[in-house]
Amino acid sequence: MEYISTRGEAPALGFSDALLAGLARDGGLYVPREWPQFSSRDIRAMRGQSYQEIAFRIISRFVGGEIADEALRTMIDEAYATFRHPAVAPLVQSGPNSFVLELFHGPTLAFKDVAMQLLARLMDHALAERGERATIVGATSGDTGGAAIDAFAGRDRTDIFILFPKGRVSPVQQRQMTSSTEANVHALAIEGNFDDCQDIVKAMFSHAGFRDKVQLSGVNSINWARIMAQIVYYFTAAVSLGAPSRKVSFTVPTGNFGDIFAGYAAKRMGLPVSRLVIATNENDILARTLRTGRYEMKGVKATTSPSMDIQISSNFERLLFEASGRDSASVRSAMGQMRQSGGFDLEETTLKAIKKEFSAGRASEKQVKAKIAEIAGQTGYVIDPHTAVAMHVAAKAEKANAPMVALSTAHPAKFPEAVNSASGIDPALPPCLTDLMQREERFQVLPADQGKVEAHILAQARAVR
Ligand SMILES: Cc1ncc(COP(=O)(O)O)c(C=O)c1O
Ligand SMILES: N[C@@H](CCOP(=O)(O)O)C(=O)O
Repeated sequence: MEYISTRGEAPALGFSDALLAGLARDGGLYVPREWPQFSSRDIRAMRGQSYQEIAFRIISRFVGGEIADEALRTMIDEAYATFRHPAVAPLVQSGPNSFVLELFHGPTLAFKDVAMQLLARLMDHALAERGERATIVGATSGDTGGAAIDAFAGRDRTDIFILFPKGRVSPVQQRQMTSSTEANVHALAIEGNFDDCQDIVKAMFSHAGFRDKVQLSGVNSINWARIMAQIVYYFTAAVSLGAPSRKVSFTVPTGNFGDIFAGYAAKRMGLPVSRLVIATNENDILARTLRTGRYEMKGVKATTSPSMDIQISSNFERLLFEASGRDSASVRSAMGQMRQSGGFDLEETTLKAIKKEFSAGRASEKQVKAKIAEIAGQTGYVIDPHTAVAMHVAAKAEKANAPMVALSTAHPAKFPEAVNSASGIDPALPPCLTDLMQREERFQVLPADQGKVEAHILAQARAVR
């Protein structure tokens, strides 16, 4: 299996090289040269199989023989042994034809754990085989950072630097990032918003001298392996609901577009998906793009679903590449316009291709609060604000002919203030985290300045050549 860049100017790589590279050297994102195909028979054969077995069947096709089956199975088993639910990603029925896919049973209570626990093991394996070390960087609006720190903490081959927007993550999210006692963990509070953090991370990847000096690697969803691991739960959910005999729709609370792109990938691989619904909070750039055909930044608002307070959805580039018929020149031009003027117009055929697969909707702060209160009041089921965005948008998008699955991406205890103010309920942290808010914090405050962040990393990282 080979991976190619969406911008068409970086060399194609095999699985392990793409895994360690993160971002392609031309600034593009890696995608598989071809989508592995699963026939109806393959999908039917997934019925009754464990999450781990289905993960193996899907992931081994992307790994393309670069990791021995036994080693891959061990990594998958170990990654999902960290989850508190035996099903890993259980489905809960929320209406006659609607379901919630709970993705928050991992160690840091967000869907990011699903990919991150495996990614850390895959990277360790690849680095050990090469006898190398790496410096991992990541930008977070709150959840990726905690998940990455949990997964990489104490791993000898990697140092991890996580950039989070100072004062714009929830207190639980912050403590998850800042309370690690492991020497290879570095939490950096950046004086800016998430987009500033993500810009710095991408700029460090484009700075070849720095990239090579510290052996830079990334764990944001720019890394293909993140998307790959997230494809699995679209299959497990759809199979539980009757695939391949029945089509299923998904509504996904969306920020960086990684999670919903994994759903799109599952469809390209043969999963019978009816609609993919993009759910945004008041930072609704994606919903506006589908409506107007123009991707245009307008500034970020702080909301009660802070992990989705994003304007530059990095994985939208992967979708542009696919929807334009893999036209890397048009992707380069769109990304160039974005850099220069903060927006670009989608070509008509590209927009049409996107609208064929995706719908989009937005939830205001008032609607998020009302949805948390409504669900808690009717059923006692407590949801976090990101899940509420999805459930609000899903309710509007539901059609009788296909079950609708709303992705529940975070545990309500990560956002206790918002949940309490909507429902009067204080969601409790799971027992393993009850002392979290008493743990000591350790982090460095830095300005949103690439040079200063690079200097800090150079002084701390062990992989410097
Ligand atoms: C809780 C939660 N929900 C939804 C999202 C959006 O996911 P994506 O960035 O993959 O679109 C994020 C962060 O990305 C998140 O942390
Ligand atoms: N919401 C994310 C933002 C980064 O997304 P990623 O999926 O690209 O890592 C977060 O919680 O950090």
